[in-house]
Amino acid sequence: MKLLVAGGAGYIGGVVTRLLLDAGHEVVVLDDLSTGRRDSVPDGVRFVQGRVHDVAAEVLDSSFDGVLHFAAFIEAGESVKHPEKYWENNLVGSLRLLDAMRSAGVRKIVFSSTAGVYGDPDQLPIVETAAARPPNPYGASKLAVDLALSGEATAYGIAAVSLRYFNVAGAHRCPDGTMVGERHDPESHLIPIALQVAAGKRDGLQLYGGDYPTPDGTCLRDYIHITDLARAHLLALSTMDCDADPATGRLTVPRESATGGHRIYNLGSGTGFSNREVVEVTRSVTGRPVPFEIAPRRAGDPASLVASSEKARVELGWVPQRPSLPDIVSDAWEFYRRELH
Ligand SMILES: NC(=O)c1ccc[n+]([C@@H]2O[C@H](COP(=O)([O-])OP(=O)(O)OC[C@H]3O[C@@H](n4cnc5c(N)ncnc54)[C@H](O)[C@@H]3O)[C@@H](O)[C@H]2O)c1
Ligand SMILES: O=c1ccn([C@@H]2O[C@H](COP(=O)(O)OP(=O)(O)O[C@H]3O[C@H](CO)[C@@H](O)[C@H](O)[C@H]3O)[C@@H](O)[C@H]2O)c(=O)[nH]1
Repeated sequence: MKLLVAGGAGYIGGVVTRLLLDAGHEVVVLDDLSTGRRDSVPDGVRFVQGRVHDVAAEVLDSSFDGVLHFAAFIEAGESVKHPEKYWENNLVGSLRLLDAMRSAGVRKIVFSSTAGVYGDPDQLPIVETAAARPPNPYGASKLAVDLALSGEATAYGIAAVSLRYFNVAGAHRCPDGTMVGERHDPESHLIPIALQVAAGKRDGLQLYGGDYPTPDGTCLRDYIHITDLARAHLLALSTMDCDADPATGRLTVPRESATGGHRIYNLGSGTGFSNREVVEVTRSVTGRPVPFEIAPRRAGDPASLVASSEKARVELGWVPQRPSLPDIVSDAWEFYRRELH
């Protein structure tokens, strides 16, 4: 397939791009480098620097089979302080991307949704039919795109898959032995920050909140290995199909018989780890001290997010190969040490 990867210079988009290339697909990356890096895009891939908002319409044409859409701002905490930034980038950008796809007759999209749409769930693990109560504008902007995709699939018969990632971590090992990992700058995520402390680059870290209704009072999250997460995108693509007007290649009318539709899958390992446990695992994997203190809660953080990925297992055949947190942290640590030298 010929695929546009929007946000392909980022952490997850960069790894998915590599897997797509390994599988023989043709990839064009569109990224404005607002948080991504040019050197995350593998050699030999056409790279277009620009925002999805306007540049997707210039890049897409009917030769494309589909789009993988990673382009977004991703920090829940920041979104509470600057909600407008998240609505404008995440929702408006996605709507413009859908407009561009419609005009070009591109009929498949895999979208990076998030566990952040659920808020505090009524029960764990979280299934896709659980109520969505986003606790921050970031999650709300992603839920709005999920809803827009449902409408687009109903009206125009496109095939859309929303993958709701839980907490993505670790580093991907490429066939040539190189590793691709998380390089957000500034870094806000727990595991890379804990590794920076272990490496002596920070004196310590703060754990936001010690009074959550969890066994040790710190938040519970479900960590999924980047390689497992990336594989799910290829599986999703392989299950997508939709009808098109053979004359124009475009879907411009509602089509009852379309084989597309919008599907949603939770992607996690199915085990919750508290923030304190993440620090303990980091200590044990690195063999270094990781001092921390309990700080006030971060606004917009739900207490516990743990996935049921049963639907992805049954319908996509997706089974995480490296679900253990020590393995995930160990791969992230190996990548981090290589980056340092
Ligand atoms: N990292 C996680 O744990 C996690 C969990 C759930 C969902 N997600 C989602 O996965 C996707 C990728 O996350 P990531 O961790 O790789 O983040 P990232 O910041 O590394 O990647 C996002 C990429 O999108 C680009 N971008 C942002 N806005 C753009 C725009 N308007 N036009 C073009 N490019 C734009 C950035 O430059 C960056 O390269 C995001 O949509 C995020 O919401 C991530
Ligand atoms: O210095 C830090 C950084 C984080 N945390 C806590 O660690 C947990 C995990 O936080 P973080 O690593 O920032 O990830 P999340 O806020 O859970 O969000 C990630 O995971 C979500 C899915 O669950 C995605 O939607 C987001 O894009 C992605 O950033 C939360 O309880 C944070 O409060 C700390 O205590 N101290």
